[in-house]
Amino acid sequence: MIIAIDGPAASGKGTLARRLAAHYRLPHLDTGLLYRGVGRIMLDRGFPLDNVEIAQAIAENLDLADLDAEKLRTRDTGEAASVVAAHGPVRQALLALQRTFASQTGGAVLDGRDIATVIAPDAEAKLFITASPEERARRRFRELVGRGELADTADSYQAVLADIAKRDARDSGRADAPLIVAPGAVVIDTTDLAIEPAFAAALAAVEAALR
Ligand SMILES: Nc1ncnc2c1ncn2[C@@H]1O[C@H](COP(=O)(O)OP(=O)(O)O)[C@@H](O)[C@H]1O
Ligand SMILES: Nc1ccn([C@@H]2O[C@H](COP(=O)(O)OP(=O)(O)O)[C@@H](O)[C@H]2O)c(=O)n1
Repeated sequence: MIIAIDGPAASGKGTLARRLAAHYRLPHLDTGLLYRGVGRIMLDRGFPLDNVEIAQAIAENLDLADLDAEKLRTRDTGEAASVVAAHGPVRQALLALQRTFASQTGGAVLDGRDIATVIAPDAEAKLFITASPEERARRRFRELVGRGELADTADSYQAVLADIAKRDARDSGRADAPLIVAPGAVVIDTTDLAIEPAFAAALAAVEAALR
């Protein structure tokens, strides 16, 4: 069984993907890490993010085993990821790896922006996880403050809210694999749902898709 989970930044899709993977004992791939990995290398080496050829070459040589999720969760990496993710050749370079992961025997859970539309359109279960921009910014803000990356001030919350709005616009507005609700996907709005009830809703949607 393939479970495809898409949604905007900080909607809780990764949390639900990990919980569903544990529940069904399936391997999980956070596909955002791939784009974050490319973005991080571009930043570390001082390459302009709009250099498509370099970003493509980095994507072609990306090794899943080298991706350090903790290091890739920073604010600037998320922003860089969304810039390089808009380059078609970068997406193309990361396609085979994701399709191979999705098609492994026994199934898999993948989360990202284009899982149900491009990577695994035949997935048995498709979820689109969302929440209001303000709630998503609150979640991301708490995460960044908790890690000591941001000061706990109203100004830094506003900066995170602006980041979220910019990333939503870029991810939804790009020509190649924009973030959309795939046909047949179940939309779960977690604005007013804590993690447990959100997981219960996600599990119910997967069970319904399997019937
Ligand atoms: N339903 C929820 N209610 C409150 N906080 C949540 C909820 N789902 C996730 N979170 C928290 O919000 C942050 C972002 O969640 P995450 O799953 O990483 O989102 P995404 O993968 O969509 O970026 C994390 O700190 C997570 O613990
Ligand atoms: N399948 C995917 C996953 C991520 N991405 C891009 O990578 C960026 C970072 O993704 P992420 O899932 O790690 O970001 P968060 O939702 O955790 O903030 C997104 O803003 C997208 O631009 C994508 O284009 N396609």
